[in-house]
Amino acid sequence: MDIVQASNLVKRYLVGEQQVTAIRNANFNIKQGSFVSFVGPSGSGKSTLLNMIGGLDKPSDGKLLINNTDISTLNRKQAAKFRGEHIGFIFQDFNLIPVLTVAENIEYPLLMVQNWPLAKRQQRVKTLMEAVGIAEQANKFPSQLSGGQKQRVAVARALASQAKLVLADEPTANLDHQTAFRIIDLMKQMRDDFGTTFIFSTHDNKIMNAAESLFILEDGEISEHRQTATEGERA
Ligand SMILES: Nc1ncnc2c1ncn2[C@@H]1O[C@H](COP(=O)(O)OP(=O)(O)OP(=O)(O)O)[C@@H](O)[C@H]1O
Repeated sequence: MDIVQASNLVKRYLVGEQQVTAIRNANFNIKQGSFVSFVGPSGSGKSTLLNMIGGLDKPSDGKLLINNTDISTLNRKQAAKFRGEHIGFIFQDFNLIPVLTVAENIEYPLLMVQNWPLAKRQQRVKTLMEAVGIAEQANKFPSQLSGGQKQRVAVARALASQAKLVLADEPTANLDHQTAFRIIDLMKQMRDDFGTTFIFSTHDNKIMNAAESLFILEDGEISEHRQTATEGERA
């Protein structure tokens, strides 16, 4: 099943009196459970695509179905509910809440959107902290963590509400290479364990090859859809 279906997708922005076309006529489908990357230079449209897929920004034209829902038809409140139920976000600067502990940061989306009972929340937070290897830091605050540890918390938080789809905009941009690969491997492990679809963006050639398939963006257009080597072929 395709979790993302985009046809003739267009995004234009008005900057003063000038129109900027950030995405021109993009067509692509992404299968449930896949591990894909949008790749391209700065300004090629990666964030714009991820924001539309995440229901943070509306297409100017074309059609975008997420989990068979046409998200351009949702109003703000419906879009927020849809995001809370279906989509997790990971950002390059981690976006953790500084006054909350690691455990509380992971629990936060469950409190805000899902309203789960306490025992169920605590069990879910514990499972996720163990899955991403951060259980020993449960009571620390973000300022007491390394970049890699912060991004582990962000991965756990994105998975908290059992989102079907996790979007990560340059999740490794603020990490050294070794840590970056560990985070990508962790995301892939989470995909294997939970069946979550991951879409991440990067302009880093080394990181992009960790994806199973790549959409190459050039000046707002998808110029190529490339399958990367499987783990076996690369070894
Ligand atoms: N809110 C906005 N208002 C006006 N123009 C925008 C807006 N967001 C993006 N753009 C323009 O759309 C184009 C694509 O930008 P986008 O941020 O999607 O690229 P990107 O590939 O994510 O770049 P980067 O790697 O630098 O984050 C650029 O020309 C950008 O200036």
